[in-house]
Amino acid sequence: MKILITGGSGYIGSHTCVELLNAGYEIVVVDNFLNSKAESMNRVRRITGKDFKYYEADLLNKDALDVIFSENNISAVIHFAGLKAVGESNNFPLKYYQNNVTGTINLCEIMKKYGVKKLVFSSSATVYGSTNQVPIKEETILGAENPYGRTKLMIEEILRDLYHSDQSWSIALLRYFNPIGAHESGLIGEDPKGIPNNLMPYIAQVAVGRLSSLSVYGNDYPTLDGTGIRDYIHVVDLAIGHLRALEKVQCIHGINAYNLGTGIGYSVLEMVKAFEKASGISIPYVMKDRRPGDVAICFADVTKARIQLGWKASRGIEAMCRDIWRWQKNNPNGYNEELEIQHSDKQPVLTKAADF
Ligand SMILES: O=c1ccn([C@@H]2O[C@H](COP(=O)(O)OP(=O)(O)O[C@H]3O[C@H](CO)[C@@H](O)[C@H](O)[C@H]3O)[C@@H](O)[C@H]2O)c(=O)[nH]1
Repeated sequence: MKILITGGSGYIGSHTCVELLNAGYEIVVVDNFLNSKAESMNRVRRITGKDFKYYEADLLNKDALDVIFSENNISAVIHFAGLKAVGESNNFPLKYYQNNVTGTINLCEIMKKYGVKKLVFSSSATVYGSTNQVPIKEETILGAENPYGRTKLMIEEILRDLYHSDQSWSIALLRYFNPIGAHESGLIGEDPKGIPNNLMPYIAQVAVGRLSSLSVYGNDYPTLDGTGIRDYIHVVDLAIGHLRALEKVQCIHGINAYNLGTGIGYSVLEMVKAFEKASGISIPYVMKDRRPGDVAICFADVTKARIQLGWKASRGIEAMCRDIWRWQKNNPNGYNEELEIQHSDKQPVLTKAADF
């Protein structure tokens, strides 16, 4: 019996593949490699010493999904595949609804056809919108504020309807807070396309010389140092959360949402300092206006995941920053070998992924 991982070549997907293989699961990956590189699959093999099959296919292609299910004895699915850039989703809403929502409906239809009714879905804290009640509990009223967030919310609702129509489904909705970090091997990590939107990949690219300085969006929030507070979670802890959720859906029917975070918030400037300490590199930054749509403070109440999944994040910000830096230093241009130097005043540390 195999676990199908959609979007398994991406940032969180690839780390989850490692944890599943290390735990003895057999896996099959499907990915369209739109936002990821097949090289991550080679790296997963290298880290684990285990082989697995992957398919290059899109969830919009139902026939391809049918082939994957017919060729593999799949018992459960972890569903990561989807578009995830908030800004892009404002410009291309139809693309987001089609990819994320239709892709998920196709997947569920094929799962139903093959009698596979165990699903772990990659949701996001974005479904809480701009709530200012922290820590955020799963029961908080939901309301996403951009097309990307609404796709996650719609999918959660579609899956709830699916469960209510057939209570033999088992579904876990995992609401991620701010995943950062990388596998401690330095072989896999986050490899954003273009200029990063998120804080930590941006900082890492400043450190490696690809970007010149960080813009800190807002220093007038009602926080200790005026900068925004988020719940950063190490991607390996997050990946392990998927294993616990998979165990849960394998033993009970139902649909449940879980926050996956640490329950601790850090400000932008605290993250800059922690990264500087871990890397020994100073990060130049400039204060800018608030970024539209950002909330001041966001962190999770993680009690439900602790009690019901027996899961708790164990890696702190030192480990998160150390691991991001190891990945970025050894892979200055992510999985690409060619390095685009955007600022000639800094030189990249390496031009190729390092061998370990
Ligand atoms: O160049 C940057 C980027 C970010 N920030 C700040 O850093 C914090 C974290 O920002 P970011 O890393 O972009 O994460 P979020 O805005 O919290 O968004 C993440 O978390 C959301 C809710 O969980 C998800 O919807 C998003 O997809 C995911 O990127 C915020 O205070 C930002 O204002 C900066 O100051 N400069």
